[in-house]
Amino acid sequence: MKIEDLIAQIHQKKSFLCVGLDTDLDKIPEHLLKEEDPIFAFNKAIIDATHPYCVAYKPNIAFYEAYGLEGWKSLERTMAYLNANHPEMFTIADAKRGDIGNTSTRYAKAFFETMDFDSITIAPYMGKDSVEPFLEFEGRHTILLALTSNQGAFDFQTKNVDGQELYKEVLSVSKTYKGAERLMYVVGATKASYLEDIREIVPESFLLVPGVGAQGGSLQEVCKYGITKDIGLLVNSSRGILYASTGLDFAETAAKKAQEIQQEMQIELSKIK
Ligand SMILES: O=C(O)c1cc(=O)[nH]c(=O)n1[C@@H]1O[C@H](COP(=O)(O)O)[C@@H](O)[C@H]1O
Repeated sequence: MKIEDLIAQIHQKKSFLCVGLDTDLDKIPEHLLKEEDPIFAFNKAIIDATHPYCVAYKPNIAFYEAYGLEGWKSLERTMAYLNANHPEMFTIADAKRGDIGNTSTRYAKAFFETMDFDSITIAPYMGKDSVEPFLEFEGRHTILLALTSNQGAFDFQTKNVDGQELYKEVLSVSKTYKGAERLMYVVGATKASYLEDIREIVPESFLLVPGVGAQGGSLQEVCKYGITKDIGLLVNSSRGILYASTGLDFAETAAKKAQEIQQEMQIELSKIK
């Protein structure tokens, strides 16, 4: 998908919400466990209910891999359903991959070609030749971990390297990679105040911002420091939407939660000059 199409969809829906499909059999409503594919049944109901309020879906691959072959089948069904019924949705494989070039190419094929995702999350630790194979794919996007939402982000990402913090080094060095126009970055919502500095280095890049909802990040703070004239943000919530109710009304309640966030986003969008 082209970035312009994502921006157009954001304007149309007045939303830059990404719904994280972190589907956990221990948390989904009990009545769905009788279904042949409970994970897909849950995802389909969530997608059917929330799609008017969001522009992206982000299945976290761990939640599918955890169930072996059956989990992969659920992921494939979810992607087939999304691409057939909601081709306008920006899809993110939250896989956090990255390896030597030869192996990265295989990961890229798996997620961009076989699974037909628009984008994938990548760990930058192995450097240029581990990231560039993903950037070769036209119309696909590579989302590099810059400053993550968890406490462990302070172990390495904020340490000084060559006179600047490592996450800033990731941002500035990756901008020189071949195909860098297809890069986006992950910045945790719990680190909103850092966005001011981040925008100095990547003023226009789209940022995937997880960590509102269950992890306590603030949408308003994220927008205050991170929003651009072309929005430049995809804000993710997973558990806060998916498990807002675990009863028969789970999908309806998820839609209400997604709509609440969309309405807050609409206010933020109206402030862009
Ligand atoms: O890459 C991610 O999406 C990600 C990066 C990060 O720094 N923090 C983070 O929480 N995530 C993912 O975003 C989702 C957050 O889920 P909730 O906390 O339930 O909204 C999970 O799938 C995480 O794996």
